[in-house]
Amino acid sequence: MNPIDYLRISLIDRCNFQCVYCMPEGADLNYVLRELWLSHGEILSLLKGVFIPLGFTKFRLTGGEPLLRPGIVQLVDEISHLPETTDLALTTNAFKLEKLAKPLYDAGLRRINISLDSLQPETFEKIVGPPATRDLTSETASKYMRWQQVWQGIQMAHQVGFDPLKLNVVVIPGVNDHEILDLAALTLDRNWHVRFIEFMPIGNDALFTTRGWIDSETIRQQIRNRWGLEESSIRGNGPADVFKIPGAKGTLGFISQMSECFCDRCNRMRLSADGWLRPCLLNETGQLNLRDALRSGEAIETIRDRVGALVADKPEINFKMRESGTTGAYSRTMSQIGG
Ligand SMILES: Nc1nc2c(ncn2[C@@H]2O[C@H](COP(=O)(O)OP(=O)(O)OP(=O)(O)O)[C@@H](O)[C@H]2O)c(=O)[nH]1
Ligand SMILES: C[S@@+](CC[C@H](N)C(=O)[O-])C[C@H]1O[C@@H](n2cnc3c(N)ncnc32)[C@H](O)[C@@H]1O
Ligand code: SF4
Ligand code: SF4
Repeated sequence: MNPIDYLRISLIDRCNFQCVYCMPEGADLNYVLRELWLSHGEILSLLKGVFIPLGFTKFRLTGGEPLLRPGIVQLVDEISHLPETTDLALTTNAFKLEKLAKPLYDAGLRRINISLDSLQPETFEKIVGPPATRDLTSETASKYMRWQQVWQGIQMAHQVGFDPLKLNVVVIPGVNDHEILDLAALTLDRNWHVRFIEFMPIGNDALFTTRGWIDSETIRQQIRNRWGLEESSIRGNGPADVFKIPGAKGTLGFISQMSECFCDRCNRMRLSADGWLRPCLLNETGQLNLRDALRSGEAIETIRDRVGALVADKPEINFKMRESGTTGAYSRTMSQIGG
């Protein structure tokens, strides 16, 4: 069993995209009220008073779309400068990254993972859903411009020096699986990490039921047939199995939570924007409401003891129902949990 030392912090449940695999239609109507978000002060109090004393040293900021969170650069600065932080990373859709990449880097962020499910603007538009009403008048929301904006964000992150730079692709049969080789080819002459993620039945059950999912080995075989594929010695903090096209500059990762089980090497918990601590992505047991605990004046030592007990219970809670691949309908979407 790995030590549990990695916390994924969702900063906001809102998003400027509505990816078909992540947010079912209408999910935006259930956004939590802003006053229910943990404030920066509350996040820092929990890190300093609860998580760091319990041994957490790796933090990932996610969302919804974390770049929509007001004050994100300041928060990155504060978390990256905590002496105990050994790794601070961000997962984003990159739509607002072109302007923010440099300030985030200067604030101490070094690792960034970006969702990019297609290299074809038309397919990309189908995946990320209709533009939010408030964006309709802006230039960047016009047809096919959103892909360009994301691509520029990725280029800027590369120029600024983010390393590693990881691109996440959720493969949906009949939607973007025809692009597997094109996406893999990005690694041939760039030091990027392209990761293929098996579509999970959390977020949009209906789409999962109609489309199904493609297992990582089928994707690897396509790539092997074209270029060959070798196992890479590089490992991240996460669940990806890392491979490489012989001679390529970058790597290929496979996150295979449907076809394989990596729960025995799980090192993480998740904190939602409204303060729920979740011990497992795919199992809703045991969640603690840390926002209410803080706001009701519970002593930080008591909160720490309760979180410590949950960390100890985590191996019992971890996702174990591999046969069905799901524990049933989830009450929260991926955009609310943060992936
Ligand atoms: N089932 C499961 N899936 C996970 C877990 N962690 C990450 N994933 C999946 O991998 C996707 C990409 O995660 P990222 O936010 O890029 O982070 P990561 O891959 O853990 O990060 P690295 O440390 O950079 O390897 C998530 O959205 C999930 O789909 C996990 O603990 N369990
Ligand atoms: C929920 S998003 C939050 C961060 C940011 N908005 C982004 O898209 O990178 C984090 C990750 O969850 C992944 N994800 C969302 N729904 C998923 C699903 N049903 N199955 C697998 N991965 C999913 C996305 O691809 C993304 O990499
Ligand atoms: S995957 Fe990320 S960008 Fe897409 S809807 Fe979910 S939170 Fe938003
Ligand atoms: S399914 Fe749960 S226990 Fe398994 S790796 Fe993901 S978060 Fe960890």
